[in-house]
Amino acid sequence: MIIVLIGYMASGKTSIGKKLAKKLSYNFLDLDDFIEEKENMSVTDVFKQKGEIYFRKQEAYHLKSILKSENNTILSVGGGTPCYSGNMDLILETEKAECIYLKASLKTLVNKLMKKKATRPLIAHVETEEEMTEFIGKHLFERAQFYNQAEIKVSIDNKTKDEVVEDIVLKLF
Ligand SMILES: Nc1ncnc2c1ncn2[C@@H]1O[C@H](COP(=O)(O)OP(=O)(O)OP(=O)(O)O)[C@@H](O)[C@H]1O
Ligand SMILES: O=C(O)C1=C[C@@H](O)[C@@H](O)[C@H](O)C1
Ligand SMILES: [Mg+2]
Repeated sequence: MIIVLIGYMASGKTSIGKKLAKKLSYNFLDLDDFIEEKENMSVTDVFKQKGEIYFRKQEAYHLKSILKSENNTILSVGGGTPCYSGNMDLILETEKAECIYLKASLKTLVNKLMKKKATRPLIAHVETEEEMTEFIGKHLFERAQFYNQAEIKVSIDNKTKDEVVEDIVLKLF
């Protein structure tokens, strides 16, 4: 099985994915990290130097190959992965893959992203909390149609990472 974690930026895909992999003794892969290794530069630099369209092409290419070749793996994808290139359809069509949406409220996301926006190229330019709320609100509205197709949804609001992992395990098995 491949467990695919999806969700907005800062919803915890990477950190919860690592914990879940440890708990289930699965391998762990993070699609952003994978692309950074292949490109030998940060996601921010890929966006800056090669552009978002190049990034989206690489993202779709590596997602496809990982879904084909891996097993017993937790795969944390990028925040935008399900929303481009037919990626969500591919994840849902892949029989060995189970997709989990780490769902966060707008308030939770704004709080988290105001603290850590520098490394996230799509929101690095947003300055005030009000602007961040407006930006993420619109963005989530567009993306929710993809995220909500996940087979399993887990709320992360007001939960520790370990509690989120527990919830995922309960819903999976
Ligand atoms: N349930 C939680 N409680 C407290 N902090 C959390 C929780 N989940 C994640 N975090 C923290 O929030 C930050 C964002 O988490 P993480 O990097 O795992 O998100 P992500 O979904 O992978 O983001 P991106 O899409 O930008 O890669 C990290 O600093 C992480 O430690
Ligand atoms: O939400 C997005 O579109 C993104 C999220 C990050 O995980 C990275 O994949 C990149 O910064 C784009
Ligand atoms: Mg991540």
